[in-house]
Amino acid sequence: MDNSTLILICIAIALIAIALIGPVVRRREFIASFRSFAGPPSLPLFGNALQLNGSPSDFFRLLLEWHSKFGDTYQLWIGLRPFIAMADADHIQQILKSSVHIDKNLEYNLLLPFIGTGLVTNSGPQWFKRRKLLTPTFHFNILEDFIPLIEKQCKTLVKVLRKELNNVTGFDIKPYAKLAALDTIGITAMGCEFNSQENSQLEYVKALDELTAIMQKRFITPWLKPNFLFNLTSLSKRQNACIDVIHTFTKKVIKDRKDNYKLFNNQMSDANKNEIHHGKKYNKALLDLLLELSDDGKILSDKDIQEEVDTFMFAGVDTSSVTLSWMMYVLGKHPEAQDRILEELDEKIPNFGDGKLSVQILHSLDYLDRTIKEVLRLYPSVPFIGRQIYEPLTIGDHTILPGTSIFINVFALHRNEKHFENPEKFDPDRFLKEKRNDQHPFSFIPFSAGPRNCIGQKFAILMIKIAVATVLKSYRVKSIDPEDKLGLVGEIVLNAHNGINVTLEERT
Ligand code: HEM
Repeated sequence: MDNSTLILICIAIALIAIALIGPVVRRREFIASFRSFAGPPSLPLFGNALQLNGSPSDFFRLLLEWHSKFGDTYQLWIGLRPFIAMADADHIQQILKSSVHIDKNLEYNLLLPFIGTGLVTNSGPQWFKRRKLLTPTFHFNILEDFIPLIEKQCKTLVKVLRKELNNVTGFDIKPYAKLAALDTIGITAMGCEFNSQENSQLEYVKALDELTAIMQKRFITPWLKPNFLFNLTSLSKRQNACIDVIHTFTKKVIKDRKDNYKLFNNQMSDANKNEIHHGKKYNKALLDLLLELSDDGKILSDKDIQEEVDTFMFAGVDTSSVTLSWMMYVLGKHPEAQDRILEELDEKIPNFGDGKLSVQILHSLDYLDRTIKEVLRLYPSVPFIGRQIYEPLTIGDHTILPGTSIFINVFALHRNEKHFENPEKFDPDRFLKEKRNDQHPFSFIPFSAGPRNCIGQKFAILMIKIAVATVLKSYRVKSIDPEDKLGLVGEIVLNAHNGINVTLEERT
């Protein structure tokens, strides 16, 4: 071997060594910085996955226990993926307020086959543009028109609940709340009357129900998360079949709505546009507003619109329905709060139910408002919020490096003694205006906070107010189980494995 060959071989070996050493050094730096946070002991390759592999309720409990043991901010590994769990308002503020750390973590990729790049899953400049475009669609003036539609669905809820009046052992309120939310968001977002509360056989409704159940299961089952494993299961085939039904339906609704809306616009003079159409008021759905914004496909394509409509259904139905269910659970434990809500209704809206509700009048229901907040504090419908870190971030003495997933434990934050005195106690007066000023602005985040907060929050609060008031006017609610018997599960929404069981009594 001559000298030049030897030199070439040495250079090649040096380059390979440098190429290998770089990532190893970086990985060591990453692990050293990551381990500066306390956390449960973990195994190579598995991390903490085996400890978390119990039942979904055990998983939820263990994450909370680790907060008590390792502090408000701790580290854990799920397989090779590093997570920082957070329940401290200062640290959470640094994430949620930032305009840099706005990207969702990899768990949200599970939603992509269903909602594509709708607002929940979108990222970067495209998300920013879309968010700016869509924000006005949730303006109060638009929500005002939704009120009669919401009232109608709430009256149906009262009607279908009637059959449970003699059920003295109790029944799970969640399925009822789910269909009520589905019908309400169906009519307001898509302009579709599903009537699922009275006839739950519609293919779309069944597909949406099954799909959300599959996604919830995948969310809490670590081995179902990688696509290559999930695709081997029968769940994957079911998921594809459900998505097919949902997308076919949404596409058809968009097409019909587009045709109808064009026809309507051509037929009506400007002055009459919001008035009578074939004997009925043409209620604009969120979909119509998206069609208006689309400028015939120049700004939003049909696919963009479909993704956003699917996103509204995904983001709105389960969240609103579990919120209503948790409201009933908590009120069922606190008859005095039910009485106070009714007194407030009698005082502020003596003719409740006569079709004269308005955003302003609903806004004046202070006690109901505080009760909703307190229920969302105790049982946040979205118990976890995730972010992926792509830029280094300094938190106290620690640096969080790119590649880390942030896991905001909203449930633990809302019950953190540092932020709420006597946190397990139900006390709507914590949210009195004069007390709110003493609270940390990021200690109560049921709708998240900062630039990626919930775009539908005003709409959701409106729906919950009308639903709770309508149900309480007819029925007295009692809940059956203490919290430790519920089997709390942190799926995409906060669920109760054993049901949210209540009884109803007619109010005389
Ligand atoms: C009580 C009911 C609701 C709760 C508790 C809730 C909660 C949340 C939370 C916590 C987020 C942030 C999620 C994250 O960053 O991972 C979010 C985002 C979102 N929500 Fe809601 N939500 C509710 C109802 C609704 C409704 C009714 C709609 C629409 C019809 C809606 C549409 C959205 C959308 C589109 C986003 C994504 C916003 C963005 O990233 O720009 N939500 N919601």
